[in-house]
Amino acid sequence: MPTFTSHIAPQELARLASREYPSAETPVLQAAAEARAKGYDTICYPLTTDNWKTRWQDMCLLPGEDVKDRNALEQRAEAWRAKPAFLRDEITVTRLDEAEGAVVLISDWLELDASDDWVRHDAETALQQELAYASYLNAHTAVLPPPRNREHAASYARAVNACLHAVPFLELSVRISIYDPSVFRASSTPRGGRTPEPSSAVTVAPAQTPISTWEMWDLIHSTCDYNQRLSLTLDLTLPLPSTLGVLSQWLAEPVRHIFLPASAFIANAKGYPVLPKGTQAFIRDVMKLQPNIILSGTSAGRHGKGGESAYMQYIRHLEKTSPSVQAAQTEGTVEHFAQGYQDYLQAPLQPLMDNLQSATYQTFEQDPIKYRNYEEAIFLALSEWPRPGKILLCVAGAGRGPLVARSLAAIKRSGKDAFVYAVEKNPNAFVTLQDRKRREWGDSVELLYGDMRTLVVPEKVDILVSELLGSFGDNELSPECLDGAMRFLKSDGISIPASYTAHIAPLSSSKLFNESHSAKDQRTSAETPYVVMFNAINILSGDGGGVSGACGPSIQECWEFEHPRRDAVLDERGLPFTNSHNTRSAKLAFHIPHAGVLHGLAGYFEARLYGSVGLSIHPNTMDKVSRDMLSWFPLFFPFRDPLYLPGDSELHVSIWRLTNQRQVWYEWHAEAFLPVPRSTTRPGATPHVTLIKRQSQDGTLLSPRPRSAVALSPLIDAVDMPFIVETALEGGEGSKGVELVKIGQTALHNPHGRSSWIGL
Ligand SMILES: C[S@@+](CC[C@H](N)C(=O)[O-])C[C@H]1O[C@@H](n2cnc3c(N)ncnc32)[C@H](O)[C@@H]1O
Repeated sequence: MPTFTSHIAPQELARLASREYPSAETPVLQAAAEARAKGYDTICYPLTTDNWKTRWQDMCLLPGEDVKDRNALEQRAEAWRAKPAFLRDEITVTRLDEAEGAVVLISDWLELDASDDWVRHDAETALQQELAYASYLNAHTAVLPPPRNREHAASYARAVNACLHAVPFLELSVRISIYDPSVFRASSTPRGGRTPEPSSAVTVAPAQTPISTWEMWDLIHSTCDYNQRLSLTLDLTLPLPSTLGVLSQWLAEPVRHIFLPASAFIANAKGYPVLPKGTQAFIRDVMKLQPNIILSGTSAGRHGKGGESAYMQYIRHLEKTSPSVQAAQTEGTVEHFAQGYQDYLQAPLQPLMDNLQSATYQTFEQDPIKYRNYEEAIFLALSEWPRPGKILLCVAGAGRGPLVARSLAAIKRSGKDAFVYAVEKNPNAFVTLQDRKRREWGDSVELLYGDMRTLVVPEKVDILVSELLGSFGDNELSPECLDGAMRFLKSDGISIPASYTAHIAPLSSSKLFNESHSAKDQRTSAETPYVVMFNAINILSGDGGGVSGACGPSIQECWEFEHPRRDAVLDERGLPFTNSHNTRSAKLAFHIPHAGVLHGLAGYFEARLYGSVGLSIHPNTMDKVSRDMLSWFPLFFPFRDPLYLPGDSELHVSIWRLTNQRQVWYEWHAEAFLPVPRSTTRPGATPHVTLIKRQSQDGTLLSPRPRSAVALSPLIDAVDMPFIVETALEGGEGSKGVELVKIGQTALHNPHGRSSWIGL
């Protein structure tokens, strides 16, 4: 739910100030009471009055030659610089209760990015003075004047960083327009001339794209080292362009407030205030960040119908029709299930090394889709079973038994003669299994206690059912466990799942970056993959494109595991000699259409259970394959340091699944390149990017790895396409005339192998 704040403009404060009040009242308290009566949560008001502006300008922007006593003014300014302080009538509030819960606006005429050194210097001194006063009154949030001059944005950022360290507790929120064509206005008033009002643009710079203001924000945010007390107030005074790809960048930022003046609204056919299409769409999207909406000028009666309350009602309507809010409010959706867990980092489960708690199993078991799809896959496998006679099934890693129950249901539906073995190594869950056998399953099931890799199973089975999958498919060691279980699968037996694939995409999220750096041991906390329900993130890659011609889709496949494995070399016990066959690697090229900051990789999986029945948390296929499945949130591979990626750049990601016989772990790394016309760079700068041609073997299974970028989902292929076509490129057509110049890289992550234990 967004909160609402009423902006009390200076004129309104002046009007209220001209009234007589009983001693316990003040204009600001009066404004707050009126706002609450109208349904607002709080108010926002300027901290200073025009008297302050006049004194500051007289002291600090020394007027021209005609100034009478220049020396006296210089001395006053120096006295102020030595001991910055307000006079009573230069500020709007004096009491703690006036600032309680309110958002205060710092003087918006302060130019922290002025071209003139002295103006910048004095603006920073004034800013520190205002923030110190806001902090004295215990204000929670101060909105900073907007950056206006790209050329001196670094000075603005430095000043803000200094304030964050000088003033404790206060949240500083940078007010910035998403779209402001005047942002490059020169602000070049030299010392000795008066700086123009921010609203009176002097010079308009060459055409700019809306991304420019995001770049200024990013500069400020990164200069302040992603300080958690630095947030954004997005100013939507100007209507937004409808290029949503660009606007999505803001959704990965700490947007706490949206400034929406009545002038941003237009009247609909009936005369009620509504927002233009682009702004509407953005407000719907940004609702997932639950921002505070600052409404301004709504009492002026600008729009014919609806009165003052119509603005708030309209925003509430946009909230209700926001896809993310609707999903969160609909029972049965992942978004509803995951409430409170958005952007929360969790360590992945290690069900092989650890014995899971009953409550953890219970959470899995709430998933209606996973078990439905498993039952369907088992039913199909039984129905299509080619041989007569009893069919033997084994549920390997049975937990508290939900897949055993689904196997029995599938057997009943298929009308086949079948028997189920259930294997489990968790001694506690094994008690629950015994209880269920006694009460529900009887002789149709035999329970076997132990590790599937070493356990003696009385006979070989036809169908091996397991669910040992993690958010990245193989990250809970399903390949290693199933290798061991192959000993008791007949040579023509089948595994459910038949295969699974791991997928990644580059992502930006200042929230996740902060979260992964907030742990005590920062070096290692940014080295570990986490399970996360993504919310405030932006996937940086676009589908295809890229000047070099080597880029794949926005989310790309890393590798696949198939079961049973036909290629593993086994010893006399039927076990692989080493775990080397379970190592994997991928080198993937992503096109980055718009500038952004890389903070990590999003990891997803798809699994083919049997035929075209599967499981998927891949954003492009999940709705088709297993909509509303709750069991897996995506994986997040963090990068220790953010990497800025310019628009139209390429990101080459390398990721490895490694093993040393006792452990399995991932390492990851990325390099950024910018395509430039070939003639302008030194010869031979193009990195060697090879996409290996890949074909479908039977229309559903994919070819063995390793390989590079893969375009399509095996599950969707199985439904939609007879085979997969992929172009092989090596300095091919697409790369003619350009070369990729390297512009940055990340460290190699997790080289010390923070890992899952195989533990045999
Ligand atoms: C993710 S849980 C799934 C449990 C259950 N099949 C379900 O779907 O709710 C995986 C289960 O496999 C068990 N498991 C993992 N590795 C195993 C192994 N090597 N041998 C036997 N059981 C194993 C774990 O103890 C756990 O109960």
